[in-house]
Amino acid sequence: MTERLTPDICVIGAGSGGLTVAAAAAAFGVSVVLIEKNRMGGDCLNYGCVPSKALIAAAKHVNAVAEAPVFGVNAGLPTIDFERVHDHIHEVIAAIEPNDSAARFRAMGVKVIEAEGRFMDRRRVVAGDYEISARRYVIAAGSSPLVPPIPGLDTVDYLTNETLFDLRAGPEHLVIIGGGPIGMEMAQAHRRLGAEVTVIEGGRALGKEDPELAAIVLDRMRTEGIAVQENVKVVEVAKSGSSQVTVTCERNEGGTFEVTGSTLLVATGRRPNVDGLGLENAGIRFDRSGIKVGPDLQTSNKRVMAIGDITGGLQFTHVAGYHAGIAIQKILFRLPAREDRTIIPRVTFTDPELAHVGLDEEAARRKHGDRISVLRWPYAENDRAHAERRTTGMIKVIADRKARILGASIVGAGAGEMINMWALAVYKGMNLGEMRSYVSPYPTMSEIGKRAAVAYYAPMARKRWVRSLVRFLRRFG
Ligand SMILES: Cc1cc2nc3c(=O)[nH]c(=O)nc-3n(C[C@H](O)[C@H](O)[C@H](O)COP(=O)(O)OP(=O)(O)OC[C@H]3O[C@@H](n4cnc5c(N)ncnc54)[C@H](O)[C@@H]3O)c2cc1C
Ligand SMILES: NC(=O)c1ccc[n+]([C@@H]2O[C@H](COP(=O)([O-])OP(=O)(O)OC[C@H]3O[C@@H](n4cnc5c(N)ncnc54)[C@H](O)[C@@H]3O)[C@@H](O)[C@H]2O)c1
Repeated sequence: MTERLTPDICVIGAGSGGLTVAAAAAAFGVSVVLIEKNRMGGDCLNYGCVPSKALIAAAKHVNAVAEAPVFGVNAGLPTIDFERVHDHIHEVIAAIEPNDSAARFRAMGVKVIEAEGRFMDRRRVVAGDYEISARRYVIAAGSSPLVPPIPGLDTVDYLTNETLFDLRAGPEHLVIIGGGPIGMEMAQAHRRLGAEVTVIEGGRALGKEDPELAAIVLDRMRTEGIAVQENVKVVEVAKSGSSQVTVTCERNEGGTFEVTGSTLLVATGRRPNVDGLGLENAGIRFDRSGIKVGPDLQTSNKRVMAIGDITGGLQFTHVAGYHAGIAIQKILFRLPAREDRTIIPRVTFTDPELAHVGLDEEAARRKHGDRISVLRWPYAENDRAHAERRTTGMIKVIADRKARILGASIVGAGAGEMINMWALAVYKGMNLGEMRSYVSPYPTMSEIGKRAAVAYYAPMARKRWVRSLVRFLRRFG
């Protein structure tokens, strides 16, 4: 028997975006139906951010032991119990899981349906034994690994982010196709946990990042023994012996080579989950790159908004959360709200970390021509970085001709934490004067940001009129 539900809001997908909409709506006493076909918490909790950062945390400990002798601490050679690493990852997921659980959301008053949701027409969704007619819908159905049509790939066993964290034994030689954030984060973590690692990248590794800063990460990764092959096309993948896989590659400048490994990870981007939602029945425009929305996240069906990865824009958990806020503002409070991508920060959790917000140098030059200032300050000039032996890295700040901060990138220890204040600066339209004037506690690595801002004003001290003014003021005692 089909049960009919008539909530105010129906959310499809209980990942980062959908959960936030459901929790906020329930907090305001609005009736919500939340539909999830797989695991509550979506990609971030189960196959994405959480397990990947837990794995990276394990790998960091290996590195800390390896680097300890320089501090006078001799801990010997670390040995890896990968079964334990696996359990650690799943304990972390289990610790966070209750926050995203169906039980918690039901206790908040959300009607959780654990089934696939599908639009029947412009106003109705069917999910399991339920037919839902909601006043508004929010599609937060996320994305899945995009697996390119590489010849032979279907004849071998390969991993994606959905299966990688199930490994109970460390790979002997991990070959990774794709040098984006997933490929590079996982490459370094596995290398530190004892694997030989080769990354095969069609273009430039960490290609979305400022090349000047990405080079610092790549240099470190190569020093750690990771083979990063860039500008390479994968021609074929084939089984090699009973348990090996051989990847045949062609260099863009000519010549072929082969890499044989024990384990293959495909990390070549994402595919929005547009299939199976019945979008065509609801008059919702979409294509392979996602559901079509404007900055207001409105779809072509006026009752339906789409948020997070499925919109094919910036694919981060904090973006799905930000989108959820826009949906709540529009649906509950009828307030106009628009996405502003210039305020979105991102962090790649390699060591050193690579963090960015706002315009990078190239984008700033495109928009403002030569009327920008580019300021840099190295970690090597920071006392705390010396104490911690973390002197690799730099901050790069871009400002316009009125000293307004357009963007900042940081590569180095703690960059992911440090970018927070720059995200606030970009969001608030702050200028370098404010970054120069606030008091930064000593000794902290965040001081590099203040030093970059101070550097902007350094030429002022050499100006003749400023020097004359100082000389004049000395006369008064
Ligand atoms: C390995 C990896 C590491 C990552 N690391 C980071 C990181 O460090 N920081 C960061 O910000 N981002 C990271 N991301 C990206 C982040 O995970 C995503 O941007 C985020 O999960 C998107 O949230 P979402 O709500 O749009 O989708 P999801 O979290 O994917 O949730 C969508 C949900 O919808 C469900 N669903 C789909 N179709 C239907 C249907 N028809 N009916 C019912 N349910 C449906 C799915 O089962 C899923 O649970 C990482 C991603 C990966 C893969
Ligand atoms: N720290 C973080 O915030 C974090 C970490 C991981 C993932 N993510 C999110 O997940 C998304 C997906 O990550 P991703 O790394 O899979 O995607 P991506 O699109 O960022 O990178 C994929 C890389 O694979 C390369 N590639 C594609 N096809 C190829 C082929 N056939 N052969 C060789 N190389 C090929 C591309 O050139 C690109 O560099 C990211 O865009 C990001 O939004 C975020």
